[in-house]
Amino acid sequence: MRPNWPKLKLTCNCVKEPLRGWGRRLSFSPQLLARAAWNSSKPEPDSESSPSWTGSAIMLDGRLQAARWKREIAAKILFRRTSKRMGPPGLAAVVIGDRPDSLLYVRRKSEACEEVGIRFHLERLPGDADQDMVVNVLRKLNSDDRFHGIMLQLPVPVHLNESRLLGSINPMKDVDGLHPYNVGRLAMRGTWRPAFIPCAPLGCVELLWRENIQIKGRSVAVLGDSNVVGMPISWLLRDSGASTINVVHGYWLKVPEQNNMKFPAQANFVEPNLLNTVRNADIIISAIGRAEVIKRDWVKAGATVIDVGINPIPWDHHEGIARCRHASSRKVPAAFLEQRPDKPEKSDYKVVGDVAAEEVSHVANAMTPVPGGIGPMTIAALLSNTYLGASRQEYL
Ligand SMILES: Nc1nc(=O)c2c([nH]1)NC[C@@H]1CN(c3ccc(C(=O)N[C@@H](CCC(=O)O)C(=O)O)cc3)C=[N+]21
Repeated sequence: MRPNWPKLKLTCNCVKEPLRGWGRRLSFSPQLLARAAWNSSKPEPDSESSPSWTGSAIMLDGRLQAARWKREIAAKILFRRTSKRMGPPGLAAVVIGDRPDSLLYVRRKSEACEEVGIRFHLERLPGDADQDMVVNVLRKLNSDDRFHGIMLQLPVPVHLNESRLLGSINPMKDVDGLHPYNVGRLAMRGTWRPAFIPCAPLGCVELLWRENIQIKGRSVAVLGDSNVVGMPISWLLRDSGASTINVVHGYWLKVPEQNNMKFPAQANFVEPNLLNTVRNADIIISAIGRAEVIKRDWVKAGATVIDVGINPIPWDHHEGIARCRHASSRKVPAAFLEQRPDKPEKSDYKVVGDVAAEEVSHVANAMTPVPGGIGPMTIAALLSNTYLGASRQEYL
């Protein structure tokens, strides 16, 4: 279906030659008018976040940039609804079981959808649901025209085959970008591009772009090799012209004074080569899922540090960190749900990143806080992908 453009075009007839510079603005596209109307009707979003560190590193404010990004998405959705008279974009989330952290993130996503005008639908399945049951739910959502995006909340219970579940989502509705069709197209350079880029990597590069941090010609260390963050972000950085991209495999990321529960037989020291790789990087992107393991001596002076990790740790005794393991293998305490950043006494748990923010802030040039860094950008990226899926529908 072709969009029904409104007859709204102001052009300047008295000038014979093509307009230059600001003169071009005499012709307003409907999009521009919608955006201008929206932007002038709402104040600049403000962010309550302040860095918790005392060093001089600039805070890359994920909350602020996500709020701006969401405002742009909201304007596009408003234009789609008013001028093109189309329905709202739709996002369906599938959650299996009742992990408190999964339910918390899905609630954040549904709130964000409501903010920008996306129809959100939550499909909850019991923790003992079998493979066929989940595949049937995904098939049903694949053929439901109200939903332009389908998201399977990870991790799924261990008795299910995660890859096969991700593979049964329609790749054109795979807003997480984890279907092998989209992963392959992202990994491969050339004519074909993926339908969707995974949310956390997209949020990272969007934050760098919005904060005017150049990737071109920089050397980058990506810590962690996961399907969801590590590998896709290394492909995105390659496409953005990074000079060197070193992906550090999680297996070799061993940290002194930390109990390595996954690989107890391994020697407990950091490989000197690995450490030098990270020390020489202009940009460090950490997606390990272990609390505060990136210390001051891992970071080159003036580097940019992006922290994708989310680790709940006990509030009062900091030595509790040593017991924290990878997020997907850890049972998240229910008390994590009651976390209130403003009222610490309400909960026994707080969220920290992979980076020891306080000490690293004395050497880094810029870094992202946790919370308030990549988390909100991930959610905004999900909304952006959902709008993208919906906007393609009119060309099908
Ligand atoms: N298929 C799939 N897609 C995902 O995108 C996905 C997933 N599975 N599994 C789990 C992770 C985790 N995740 C987060 C998103 C936002 C915040 C976020 O907004 N965090 C806030 C704090 C939230 C709070 O504690 O209130 C912040 O960092 O400031 C956190 C975590 C998406 N995930």
